[in-house]
Amino acid sequence: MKHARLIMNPVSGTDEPNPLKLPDMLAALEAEGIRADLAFTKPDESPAVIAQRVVEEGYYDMVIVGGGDGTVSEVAKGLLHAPIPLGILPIGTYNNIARTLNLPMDFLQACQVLGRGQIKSIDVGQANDEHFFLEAAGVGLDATLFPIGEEIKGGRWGRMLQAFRLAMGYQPQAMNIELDRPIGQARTHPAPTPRFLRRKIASRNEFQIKALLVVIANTPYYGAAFMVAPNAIVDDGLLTVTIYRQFSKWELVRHFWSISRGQYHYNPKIETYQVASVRVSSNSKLPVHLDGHQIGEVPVRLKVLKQALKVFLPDDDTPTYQSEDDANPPVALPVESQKQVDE
Ligand SMILES: Nc1ncnc2c1ncn2[C@@H]1O[C@H](COP(=O)(O)OP(=O)(O)OP(=O)(O)O)[C@@H](O)[C@H]1O
Repeated sequence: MKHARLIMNPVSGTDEPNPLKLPDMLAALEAEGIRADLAFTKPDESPAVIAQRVVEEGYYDMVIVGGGDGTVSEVAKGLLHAPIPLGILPIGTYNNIARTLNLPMDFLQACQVLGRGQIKSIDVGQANDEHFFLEAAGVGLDATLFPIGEEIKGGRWGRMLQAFRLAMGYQPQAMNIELDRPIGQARTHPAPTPRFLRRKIASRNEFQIKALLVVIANTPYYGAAFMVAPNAIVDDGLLTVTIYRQFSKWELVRHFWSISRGQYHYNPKIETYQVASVRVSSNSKLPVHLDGHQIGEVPVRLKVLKQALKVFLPDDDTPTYQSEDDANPPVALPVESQKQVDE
């Protein structure tokens, strides 16, 4: 029998209250040979603390998190470079991380992955050598909108008008992007930048552009299941920098609408680079978010911690994500053919 600390968010997701799922969940884990001790998250305390305590005690074989992306990333922070793996039971709203890892969305099937799946290490992002992110960081319009988006998700629908106004009034901002390698090597599209998207080259690694937003992704998805970086592979030691330039607002809305439905159309106004670290700065006070939480303003240095987190993943004998009924099925990890997606 294996022992697990199960950290559950009682309020994540939109269906029945999560505590009602517990009897079935514990029985399904038991059937996989896992005995789980439960701890509920609290609204005002990061569950990273619980995960850290588990690592220090050295008693449990794994940590299992039942929740959405917010809870998963907090718990993950307590397990970085730890010897024990993280199992994910996706009972949140969007479950981007579970989607990235190809996990079944049915939490009972996800229990089977914890009993019989494989353990692999995935990358984690870090900002300013301090804060961590699993999905993506962003500078510009998305960082401006995320806090309001969270309020809307929490039921404050009246905020939609404010979000709309903010988005429509937002202007492209001048930013300085410094990559950890020459621009030509980092660029993922070999085609030269169209002339209308001229950028000012400061050095072989550094350039200045005006953009509505820059997303630095560790995984393909962020936010409301936006497939923002279909090429992002979660264990390759690289972040995908996506720069949205000279988009009209409506173009951007259209683009985000289609990537929320898994349809990624290549657009020459999107530039992508793959790097292990990048620094974004600006003369303006542009906000920065990590996984949807604002952490301050630029300048920010973002880097990848290669394979810093052990996680359970499906293998050939366990259920995986079922793509029926979903217009936005996951792009699996780590599949080399993925590299073709937006080229
Ligand atoms: N016991 C609790 N009571 C109320 N709120 C809680 C409690 N524990 C955690 N929270 C809040 O839950 C939020 C995180 O929810 P989480 O991200 O897991 O679910 P979600 O938003 O439904 O899913 P997703 O992020 O996948 O869309 C945090 O804002 C956190 O403060």
